[in-house]
Amino acid sequence: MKALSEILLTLLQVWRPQRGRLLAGLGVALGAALAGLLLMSQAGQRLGQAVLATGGAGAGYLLLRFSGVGRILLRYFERLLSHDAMFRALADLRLWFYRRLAFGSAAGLGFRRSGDLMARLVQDVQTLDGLYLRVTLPFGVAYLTFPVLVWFCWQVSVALVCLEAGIFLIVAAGLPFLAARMTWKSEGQLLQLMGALQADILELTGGLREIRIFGGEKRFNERIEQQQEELYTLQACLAHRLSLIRALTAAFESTGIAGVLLAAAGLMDGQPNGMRSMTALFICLAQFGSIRALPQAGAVVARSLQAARRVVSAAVQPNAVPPGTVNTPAQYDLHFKNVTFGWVTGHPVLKGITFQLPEGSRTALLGASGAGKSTVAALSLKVVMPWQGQVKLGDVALDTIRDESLRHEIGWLSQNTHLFADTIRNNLLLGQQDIADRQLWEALEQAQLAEFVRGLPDGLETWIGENGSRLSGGQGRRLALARVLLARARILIFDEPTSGLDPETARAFLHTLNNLPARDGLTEQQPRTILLILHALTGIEGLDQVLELTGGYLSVRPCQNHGSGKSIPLTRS
Ligand SMILES: Nc1ncnc2c1ncn2[C@@H]1O[C@H](COP(=O)(O)OP(=O)(O)OP(=O)(O)O)[C@@H](O)[C@H]1O
Repeated sequence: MKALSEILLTLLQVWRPQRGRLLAGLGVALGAALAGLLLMSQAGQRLGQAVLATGGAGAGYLLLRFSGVGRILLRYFERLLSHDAMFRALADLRLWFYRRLAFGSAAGLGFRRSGDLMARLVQDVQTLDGLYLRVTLPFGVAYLTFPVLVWFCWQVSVALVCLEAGIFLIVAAGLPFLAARMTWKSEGQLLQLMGALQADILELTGGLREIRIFGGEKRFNERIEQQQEELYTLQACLAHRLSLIRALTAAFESTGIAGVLLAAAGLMDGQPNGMRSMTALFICLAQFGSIRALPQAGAVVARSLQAARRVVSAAVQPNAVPPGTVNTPAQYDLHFKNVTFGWVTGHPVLKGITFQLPEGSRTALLGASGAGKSTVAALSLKVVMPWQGQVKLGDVALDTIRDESLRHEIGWLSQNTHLFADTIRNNLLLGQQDIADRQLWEALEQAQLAEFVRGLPDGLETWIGENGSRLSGGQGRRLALARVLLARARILIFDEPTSGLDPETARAFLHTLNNLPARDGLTEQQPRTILLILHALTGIEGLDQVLELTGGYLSVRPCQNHGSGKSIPLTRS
């Protein structure tokens, strides 16, 4: 578990680009608070003059009007600036979190549920706005204006300074600390429970058909009801604790006001002292009004820090792959040299395997289910790093290559490619803007889907439904293939490309893969290297070599060369 200081430092780093705006928000909030105090001091003086029947100066009234209007305007700008700064900071945090997930270690992700990740991305990130809006701003303003309270009380008596400063410290430091301590554990449990509940509800809706068929509705409902029950119990416990804090706050606030009233009562007979004590009374009223919410902000501190811990711990994986600094080399043979790797400590999936995918070659990787074929793909894509040995592209170690550069070089069609509830065009582009229609059609042509898309009334703008539900299995796969081809990678990895397809569609899809042009038609790049991860060789043509994984070991079988015209060195590991 990460230390709190580390978590806060990470947040500060992510929010660095917004620091100007965040500080401006604090500055304006301070200005608004000072205008409020000025207004109250003027009001106190006017009232004192009225009570003591002394005349008021015209300039004083001007100040009163000026501070009244100024306070309203500054309040408005404070809200505008601080909320704008916070929304921007949260957007930065979401982007950072999303990037970390997208490029992060699959090992870490494999152990997290998507519903829980969504809760972290949406609800926990949102909770963090409290750290600035409900903690930093009110505490910052309270402490920065504390000297004003001391100064006005000082005008009355030292005893009043001691009393009011003491109460200020209790309300603005002691009680918030107590509230944070009292709610720390429960707030953490609450966020965890809400994440788990969200994950279960997502699973329930996603797997409703299976749950119905297997008669699991009752069990699932009971589980969710139990979680809800726990949630309500926790919320009730938190509410009780916060009520206690609220009661204590009210008691101390009343004591503070009673103290200043008593002091004022004793001094009312003398004119200068009467004026000063009346002003101090108004300042104390204003100051206590603005620090009243601080004890509860202690609970916000607990909630925000627990949320920050959940966000940062999911985004920063302990075994994260280094981002790398160099670009991919011109020469792009892919080498595995004595590579050992496993997903769980002490259980290697691959045991010192060695092989090479020469530029432009076509290779099939075979093995029983669970043999580690997709693990080879994960290592080639630098999603995870080997425990031992090395993976190299040309003569450059994969861990030193920049992620972005590597992703341009190696394309991957996974077993369960996700299609987005969007148009064909947007599924192909995935957010990239600088791709011309000509290139989209070229990729669709290669994936043998162009004719189908041309026949659709909306063409590239056709909406394909959630996870491509409006397409057939084969069409969905072809669309995913077109997306991979569009990336113009020089190495393509197809992981079980026909999984989930009926035999005829599978055959047609393999035919497409067999006839994939050896070079990218548009850029005339160097020839493509292809790695096909399969259970059997049926329907595959033009292979240069076949690799087979058994029990974590690899055997390499060169084939009759139909592809690149290069010789394949024989290796065994
Ligand atoms: N992200 C992950 N987290 C934890 N364990 C994993 C992860 N991915 C794979 N494994 C484990 O590693 C082993 C090899 O899995 P892998 O997916 O590489 O096998 P495979 O040969 O591709 O299997 P299949 O043909 O069924 O897809 C399995 O025991 C699997 O449970």
